[in-house]
Amino acid sequence: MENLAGNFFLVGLMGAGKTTVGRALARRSGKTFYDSDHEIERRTGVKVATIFDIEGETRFRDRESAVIADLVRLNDIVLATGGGAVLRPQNREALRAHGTVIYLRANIEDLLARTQHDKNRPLLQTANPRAKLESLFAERDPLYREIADIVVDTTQQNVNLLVSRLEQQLQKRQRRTESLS
Ligand SMILES: Nc1ncnc2c1ncn2[C@@H]1O[C@H](COP(=O)(O)OP(=O)(O)O)[C@@H](O)[C@H]1O
Ligand SMILES: O=C(O)C1=C[C@@H](OP(=O)(O)O)[C@@H](O)[C@H](O)C1
Ligand SMILES: [Mg+2]
Repeated sequence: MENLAGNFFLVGLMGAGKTTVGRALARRSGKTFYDSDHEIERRTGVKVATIFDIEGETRFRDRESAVIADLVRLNDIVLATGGGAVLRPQNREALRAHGTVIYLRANIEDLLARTQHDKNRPLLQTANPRAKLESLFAERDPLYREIADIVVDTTQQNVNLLVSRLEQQLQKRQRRTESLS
């Protein structure tokens, strides 16, 4: 297996599989895995939902931006970001400048099914999580696309197959870049 060079950053809505696919991609490519939510939880000692409760979303976004600014400076990492990481222009710039950005997509049905039992996503603790996901999609899809080098549809895709295919795609991309330089 040829080595994949550089950093890989996963973006997309809640339930797209950023954490799951990111961890698997890191394992397969021998890179170090980070997740911006886990890093925030490590630094604060509390869960994401607790930060939203006590400090509110804006302060969570401040913490998220600080974590992203630190992590993008590392080498040979896979970073799963939180779904809202693309909201701030400084985060989009940091991600675009320091690695290959992979946008994981899925339809709303799959996103709903994958997030419905998890209480650690405060934005979905609402009477109508489907409507919330739809409005987040409308707001964020252009932002994910703005910085994406690769867009991957994860709807009804088995995680292992998805990661193998993604790895092949990244290798192809790398070969193309190498042949141009
Ligand atoms: N391609 C997939 N097919 C089926 N289930 C998936 C897929 N990707 C992720 N999941 C499941 O969906 C849930 C949310 O995934 P997660 O990686 O936490 O998403 P994100 O970090 O993008 O919010 C997890 O239970 C995970 O096992
Ligand atoms: O979409 C969002 O704004 C959020 C997504 C979550 O991460 P995942 O996308 O990994 O679920 C987490 O950062 C927080 O609950 C806010
Ligand atoms: Mg996640």
